[in-house]
Amino acid sequence: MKPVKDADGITTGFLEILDRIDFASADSQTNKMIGSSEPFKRLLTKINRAAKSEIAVLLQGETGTGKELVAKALHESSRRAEKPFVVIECTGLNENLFESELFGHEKGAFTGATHAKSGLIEIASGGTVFFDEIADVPLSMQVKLLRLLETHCYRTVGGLKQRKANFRLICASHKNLLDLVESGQFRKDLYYRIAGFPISLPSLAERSDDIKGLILHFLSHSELRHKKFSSAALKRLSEYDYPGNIRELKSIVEQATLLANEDLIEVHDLPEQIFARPAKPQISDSEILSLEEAEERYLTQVCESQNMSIDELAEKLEVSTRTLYRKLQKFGLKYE
Ligand SMILES: Nc1ncnc2c1ncn2[C@@H]1O[C@H](COP(=O)(O)OP(=O)(O)OP(=O)(O)O)[C@@H](O)[C@H]1O
Repeated sequence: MKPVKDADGITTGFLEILDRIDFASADSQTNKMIGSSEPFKRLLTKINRAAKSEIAVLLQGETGTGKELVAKALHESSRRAEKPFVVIECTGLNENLFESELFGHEKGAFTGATHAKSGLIEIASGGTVFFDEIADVPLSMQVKLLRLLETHCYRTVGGLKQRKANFRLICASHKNLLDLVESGQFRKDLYYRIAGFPISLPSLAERSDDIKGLILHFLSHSELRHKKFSSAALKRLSEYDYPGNIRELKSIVEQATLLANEDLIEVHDLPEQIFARPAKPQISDSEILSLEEAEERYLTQVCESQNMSIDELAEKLEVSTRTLYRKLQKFGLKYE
């Protein structure tokens, strides 16, 4: 909301900026990104803004957070939507393979090149190229990639003619690229080329309000969609921390529907991985304390269990001894 002011600076109204978003939904819909939590909405706004531009987008987030899905959404909401969306999986591509996959090769360029082959850059012409796991591009190849991005020109392997490239660039990595720049494993100049608009994808733990909606979405798209989760099973699923993020959640839902003998999926039908990690305690609405009350409870516990000097305790709590005395007095506590 932006205030609208008149010539005297008096607010006369508010302007609300609404973004129309077609690629996501709060309720289950096929081929849409599902969610309604605040971190997810912030992500959608960024995707929507970036989609309208030609800027190079870098998607960073843990594995399974939806980077490829976001890349597709960016492409489909862009003016290149009618043109190809080409994914280049950078993991496991050695230098030679990377170059011939990307740029294509001429007949006889190397042993086994019995036909000329188009590269992915040519196939993507006019569309979007998505480099998944960009951190895995070997250093020697990073130079060639940089040249392509700077000049928009390339040569096929074994070819002489310069060809023009026309694509929009999206890259993704689950590793922190700036750390790799620091340790010399990723070129700094390439980093700034690809990170025109960096977007961090929240982990599922950061958007736990979306877990239930995602469970219902994956259930309604599974083969056994007539089954239902019991409320205890749903609660247990909400308490799990999903190191594999949305991909793991999807697989857990599919396994649970298969493991359950009955149509109601119970806690004991959930796959074992759920029980291998301690559940994070959930705080229900009725259990939320005021910060002051939380402080009082915490200080009471600390006072009962510590035997360091009051100065040491204040230092640990990162307050002055005076502040600590004041708080103890306020809550009627004694520290002996
Ligand atoms: N918001 C969402 N709503 C529904 N499904 C989602 C959402 N985000 C991700 N998914 C699903 O989760 C799975 C993992 O997503 P995706 O492959 O895009 O993750 P990724 O971050 O690219 O993973 P990786 O780093 O391992 O390549 C896919 O099946 C995808 O369809």
